[in-house]
Amino acid sequence: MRRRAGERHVAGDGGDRTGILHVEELRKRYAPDTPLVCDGLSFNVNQGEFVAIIGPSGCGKSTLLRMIAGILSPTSGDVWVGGRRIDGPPPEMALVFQDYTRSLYPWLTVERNVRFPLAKRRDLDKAEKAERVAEAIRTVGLTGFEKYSPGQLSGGMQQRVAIARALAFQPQILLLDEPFASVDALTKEGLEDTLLDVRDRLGASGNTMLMVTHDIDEAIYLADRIVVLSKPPCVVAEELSVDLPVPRTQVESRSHPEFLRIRAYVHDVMGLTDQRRRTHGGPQPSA
Ligand SMILES: Nc1ncnc2c1ncn2[C@@H]1O[C@H](COP(=O)(O)OP(=O)(O)OP(=O)(O)O)[C@@H](O)[C@H]1O
Repeated sequence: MRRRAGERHVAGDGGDRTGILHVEELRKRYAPDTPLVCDGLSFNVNQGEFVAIIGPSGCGKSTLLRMIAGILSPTSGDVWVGGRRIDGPPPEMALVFQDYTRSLYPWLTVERNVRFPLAKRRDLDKAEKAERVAEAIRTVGLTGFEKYSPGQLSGGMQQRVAIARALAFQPQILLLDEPFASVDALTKEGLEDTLLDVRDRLGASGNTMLMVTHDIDEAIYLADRIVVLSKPPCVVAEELSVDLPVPRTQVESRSHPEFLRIRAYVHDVMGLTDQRRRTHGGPQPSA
């Protein structure tokens, strides 16, 4: 469902389990004597959509993404991928972490790092794997650096390698956990545009992308839709569609009236989430 900024979301309003990704009433408590982190998160992601998840620091964004990736079990609730309920990491997904230094193998070249997840793919022959690796490296603009090791690259280039590795796998769903939080502002803009280029190149039939970020402007610039989480224990406070003209560019898009309107609205939502819960009688945190 697409909403314009200003239309209120009713958390847990059902959804289509047969879509590419459906998150259903996810709750998470890390240990019995600790507070709830997520308190009944529900939303859908459509094929080919770019959805950004934002929310206050510590509200549970990474926890949510790890449950969706199947590497963390929810306390209750389900994640459905392509109509199947998952109980572990689904083969359709790849995950890019914030910390590229821990996600790359420092002793492998760029090429070998990108090829690594394809090693066990028996459905691809050697030439197909080589083509995928070359294409992914080309997509992130690292052609010519194939034989470099990660330590010989800048931080932004290393994160490009991590993205290329995920792309070479050709996941139906690409999960990104604050992927640009560890790089400088200019590098970050370049990496954001790399993601938009990937989307432009692959079109609507390409990857579905779900990205956690704490950067509201980045979410608006990149996403088709934004899911705003509340303070912990988090619920879906709002879902907003982002109808910015395409192609999006750093200067024009960020000064577009629609960008500024959504930006002001999201700031408002994030500051007033708890008051909204009380005022509108929305979902209350469970004990
Ligand atoms: N492995 C864990 N064991 C226990 N508690 C955890 C664990 N991981 C996260 N938490 C707790 O869950 C809550 C949400 O953490 P999470 O990292 O999901 O939030 P976040 O929104 O991604 O944070 P940030 O915006 O600061 O990156 C925090 O209170 C955190 O302490």
